[in-house]
Amino acid sequence: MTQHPVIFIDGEAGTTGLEIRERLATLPVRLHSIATTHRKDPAARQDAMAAADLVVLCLPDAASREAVDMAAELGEVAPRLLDASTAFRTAPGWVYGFPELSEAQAAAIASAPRVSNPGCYPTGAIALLRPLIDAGIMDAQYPVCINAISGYTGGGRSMIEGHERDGGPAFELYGLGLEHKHVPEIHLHAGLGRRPVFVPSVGHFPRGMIVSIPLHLDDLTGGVTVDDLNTVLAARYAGQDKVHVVPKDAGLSAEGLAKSDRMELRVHGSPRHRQAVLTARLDNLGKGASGAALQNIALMLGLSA
Ligand SMILES: NC(=O)C1=CN([C@@H]2O[C@H](COP(=O)(O)OP(=O)(O)OC[C@H]3O[C@@H](n4cnc5c(N)ncnc54)[C@H](OP(=O)(O)O)[C@@H]3O)[C@@H](O)[C@H]2O)C=CC1
Ligand SMILES: CC(=O)N[C@@H](CCC(=O)OP(=O)(O)O)C(=O)O
Repeated sequence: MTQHPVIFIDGEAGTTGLEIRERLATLPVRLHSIATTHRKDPAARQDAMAAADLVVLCLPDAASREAVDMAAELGEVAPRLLDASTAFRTAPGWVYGFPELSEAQAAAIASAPRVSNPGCYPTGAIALLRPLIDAGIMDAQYPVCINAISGYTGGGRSMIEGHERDGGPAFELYGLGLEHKHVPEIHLHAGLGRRPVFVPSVGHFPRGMIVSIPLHLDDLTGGVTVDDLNTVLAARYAGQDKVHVVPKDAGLSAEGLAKSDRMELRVHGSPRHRQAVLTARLDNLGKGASGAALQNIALMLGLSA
């Protein structure tokens, strides 16, 4: 009989953990769970880690760091790790779990002992920026500004309860101190030489996200046009299953890909004014979190998602 690989989700009862568990039903794997009453018991968690081929960490950053230490204590029987938190996304020794990042990335994820799952906003921002930097169209010193809106499920249990129990603001800017935890990850993996300005916002809808990046074409290299931007992105993601470059729309609803694990990229703009806006639309819980985790799990275990 075929032995299916064993997965333990540390933090299985949280928002991200539950979404990953649901998606695992589509893969030939065996889920190893611990009783809810023991879910924070270090000994029970370490035993579960020892029994697993792959541990998916769906914990707050501090708990994730502790879990990584606990796994390392297991020495030769230490499992491979996929971490959903922000803790290791720019850390040495970890492979960034965005398979579409470059031609080599999916193979790097497939063989890595430790993979960090990308943040929701960076997924959109990096997908739009990295191909332009790689193609030499955008200088690494370009002063990038990124706007984004997320559904309230991006804020985890406390924000979800706030919006669903008390009703939340229809639209709220936050992170205005410009220290959002996703900036280092975007800065590094997009290949930017200069720290981007990032202005996130949250709306009173559960899931969905748009990341948008306005550009002055005259500040890019080589007289680039709106159509050139589209050509570069379309070539970069041709044949990808989860990331698609699609025609521009007159408007764009953030909820258009709710409950999907795909991401849509668009190039909007005015050739006359030499200005463009790049957009990425995704579900913050889909390609922005658990959908990406499922892609990474499948790659790490040599399965097709
Ligand atoms: N793109 C991505 O990959 C995304 C990643 N995340 C990240 O995933 C992680 C979890 O976020 P989210 O699911 O939204 O958060 P939740 O608060 O919904 O879930 C976290 C879970 O971890 C449990 N937990 C907390 N501390 C411990 C501990 N020491 N040992 C065991 N379990 C513990 C919590 O239990 P209890 O509720 O009882 O405290 C809860 O069940 C965060 O790091 C977040 O940044 C989030 C969204 C997207
Ligand atoms: C609306 C909202 O609060 N969003 C979260 C990001 C959610 C996310 O996906 O980020 P991680 O994967 O890094 O947890 C925030 O801005 O902190």
